[in-house]
Amino acid sequence: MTLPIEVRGLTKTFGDVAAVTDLSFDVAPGAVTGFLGPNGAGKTTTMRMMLGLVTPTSGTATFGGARYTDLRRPTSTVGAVLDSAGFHPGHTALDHLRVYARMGRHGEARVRHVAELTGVTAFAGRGTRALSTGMRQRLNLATALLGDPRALLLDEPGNGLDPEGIAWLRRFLRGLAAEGRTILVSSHVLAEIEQLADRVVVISGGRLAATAAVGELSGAPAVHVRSPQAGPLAAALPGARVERLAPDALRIHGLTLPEVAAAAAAASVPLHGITLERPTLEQMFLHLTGGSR
Ligand SMILES: Nc1ncnc2c1ncn2[C@@H]1O[C@H](COP(=O)(O)OP(=O)(O)OP(=O)(O)O)[C@@H](O)[C@H]1O
Repeated sequence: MTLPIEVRGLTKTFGDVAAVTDLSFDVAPGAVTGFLGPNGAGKTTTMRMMLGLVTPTSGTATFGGARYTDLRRPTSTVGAVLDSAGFHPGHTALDHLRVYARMGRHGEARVRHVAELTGVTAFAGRGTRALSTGMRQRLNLATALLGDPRALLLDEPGNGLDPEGIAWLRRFLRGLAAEGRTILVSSHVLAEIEQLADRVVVISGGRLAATAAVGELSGAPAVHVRSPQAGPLAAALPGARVERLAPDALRIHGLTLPEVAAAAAAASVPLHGITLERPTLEQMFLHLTGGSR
């Protein structure tokens, strides 16, 4: 059975800090949903509220209609990784898994299985102090999977992973989603979410900024041009939005690179450089929110 997640009006204030304000979104089964926002946007607080670790000031989060704290077998329903600080220094990776398995009443066969699935087997006997960031992330994932949960909440699982690690995580999470699981993955890195997720929930300042398919995220890239005749070039680009970055540098929105190159050639303007520029997280926010923030 699939397990949709519904977040409705979640709000948390710590004293006079509004960490999360009236946040509502859905996480659908069978897909990887990214939860994207800059540092301090409220991602961790939201996930902690979803798991009943922080009491919301108001609002609810439900898994298949039930709050986490009302689930009969929570670890078999929702697997979560919220931070990677909790490794006992005297434990091996396998010890760590076994401790969590005992708490959730999962047997040794399950420990071996999740260790195999996540690649933890390769370093099962190594002390947790000697694990690389990538190994810790795998061990966290293995721990979250112990109860064979239908939903996964992962806070920054790509943090500190190299490109190969991200590629592995992408395949792994997509495989879990293809089995019908509901997966929410937070990150403050746009490029990471673009790789890992199908859909994305974007928050900023504790509020929902947008929900979108990953393909809709960044908007079209801009064209960055260097030319000793930047002024005449700008004048030769009707319909485009042109930012003058320096006397000899322009950022052009609304045209493709070949269109800019053709316009420069037609106006006999020499180009010293022309590149496509991917939008930054900030520019993406502007794009998604129509410039309203
Ligand atoms: N226990 C707390 N007491 C006071 N303020 C808090 C507490 N927890 C979080 N905050 C504040 O709430 C806001 C949101 O923090 P949160 O950790 O949820 O953001 P985040 O999006 O997860 O950021 P990061 O990517 O840096 O982990 C921040 O301003 C933070 O300082």
